[in-house]
Amino acid sequence: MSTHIAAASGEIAETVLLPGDPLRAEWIAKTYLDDVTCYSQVRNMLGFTGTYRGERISVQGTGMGQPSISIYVHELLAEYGAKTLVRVGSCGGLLADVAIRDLVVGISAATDSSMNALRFEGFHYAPTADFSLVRAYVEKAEAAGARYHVGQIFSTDVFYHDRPELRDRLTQYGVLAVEMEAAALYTLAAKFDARAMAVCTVSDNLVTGEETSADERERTFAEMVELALDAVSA
Ligand SMILES: Nc1nc(Cl)c2ncn([C@@H]3O[C@H](CO)[C@@H](O)[C@H]3O)c2n1
Repeated sequence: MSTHIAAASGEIAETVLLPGDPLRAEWIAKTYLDDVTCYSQVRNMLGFTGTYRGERISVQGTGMGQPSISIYVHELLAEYGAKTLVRVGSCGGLLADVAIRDLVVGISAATDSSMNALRFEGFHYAPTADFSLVRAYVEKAEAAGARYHVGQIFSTDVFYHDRPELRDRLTQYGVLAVEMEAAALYTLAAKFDARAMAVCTVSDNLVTGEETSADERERTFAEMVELALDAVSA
């Protein structure tokens, strides 16, 4: 058992999907996995292990923001031997053609968080996804005819920004979308020599003002998760 995850050694698979919402972790586990067990309910940040097409997969809620996901990812990597981590989340589109319901694969993740500024004091580290995971996901998305984008995303610490000009600058430099976790995930995966990727469904577009309805979010979330499961078990 680690400080925030009540799993015994061996209860967590080497491959872990990481939704922010623990109830989505439960939904993923119960919808797609067989022989599901719940290995942790600490702080209601639920974690499950099951099998997908015979392969062990775990699903762990991470909460919102880089400090929260960092706690779970650090413990999964340092104490449970996780090797492949895929964040499945939502994001806000920053370019007009990153439309609601599209999928965004973050090759890299810029950030306004002080976490990496302190960690890499003096230079700007570039948190980067694992290419083999990106390639596998894109192959599945292509085969499924899904609308997807691959590029840089932005992991902010501030959901309610009071600096709209920052968003405009990100758009000006081609950043696809904003979310709140990927930069920390990529940095920790690199630290522990693991593979990581973040894929998000576009829940709203900050340029056009379009927003998805609740059931649209559920549908595109399901498509994103199915492609992620196929990509990691390919
Ligand atoms: N800053 C921010 N902005 C927009 Cl437009 C978002 N759309 C989805 N998220 C994700 O959803 C949660 C915030 O609602 C966070 O976990 C974040 O990763 C967003 N986070």
